[in-house]
Amino acid sequence: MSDHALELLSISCTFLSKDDPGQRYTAVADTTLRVKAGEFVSVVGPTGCGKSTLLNVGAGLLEPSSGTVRVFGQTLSGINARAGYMFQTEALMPWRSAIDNVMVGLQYRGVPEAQAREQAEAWLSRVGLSGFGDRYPHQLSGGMRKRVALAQTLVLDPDIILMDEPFSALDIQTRQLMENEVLELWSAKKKAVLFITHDLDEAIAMSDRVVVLSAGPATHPIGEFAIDLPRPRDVAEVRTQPRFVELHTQIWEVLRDEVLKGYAQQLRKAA
Ligand SMILES: Nc1ncnc2c1ncn2[C@@H]1O[C@H](COP(=O)(O)OP(=O)(O)OP(=O)(O)O)[C@@H](O)[C@H]1O
Repeated sequence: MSDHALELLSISCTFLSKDDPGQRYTAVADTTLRVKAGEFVSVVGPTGCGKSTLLNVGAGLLEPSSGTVRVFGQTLSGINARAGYMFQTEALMPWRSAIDNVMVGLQYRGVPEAQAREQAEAWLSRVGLSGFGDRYPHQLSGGMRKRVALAQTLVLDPDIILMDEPFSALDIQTRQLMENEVLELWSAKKKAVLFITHDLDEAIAMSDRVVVLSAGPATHPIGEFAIDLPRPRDVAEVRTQPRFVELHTQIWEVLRDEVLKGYAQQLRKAA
């Protein structure tokens, strides 16, 4: 069996251009990205470069124009059933209580009601929300809703966890709490994680490896860095370590020009 949980091999994605429907826009070009079982990999890159596109390909939600996705050595076709996905935007169903939101995936899988409720309650408690199960999303804070979403993803016990800037909407303190909680949960279960962020500090603090993408069009990896900081880590404390600062300097050296290019593109699009 492959020791890689997820392999994106020579992936390219082209879309009909939003600006000129007669043209095709190459978002991602010839990108290879591998995540080992138990590895935490972050992908950083400028806004709009193609990070979500790559994650959608890994989730099986988007078929690449060319290239192959392998999941534990098997070629993926259709939805990646071994993966759980946590989105940047709120994905909770507003008409369902917190516990019902956590249970929904288990119910789709045909887990009996009582068992699904028990597992959902255990996960709500693991993310610090026992006693909040009957609250509806609008009755919870942004951080609490993220915790529910995390429980909703993890209750299904996926072997691969795909996270698309899951904490970008949170204030910095709540965000750091959540990041530490994710690291704690991850270290207990050691699933493969592919984590998308545009925050380099977050990427370094959380990961075993950071992959840097170029600005679009035709985004592709331009750097890869092993993060050799000791674990367990506290995401706030680790930032003060000299090695963190060193890694940040090295990676920023590669990322900076791409961020500037990405920013210039955003300005052109907006003009
Ligand atoms: N379905 C689509 N049709 C046309 N263009 C698309 C489609 N999906 C993505 N794109 C384009 O592909 C590029 C990459 O988009 P993507 O959302 O993957 O970037 P991103 O790096 O995740 O962005 P952000 O950092 O803002 O979340 C963008 O230019 C986007 O406009």
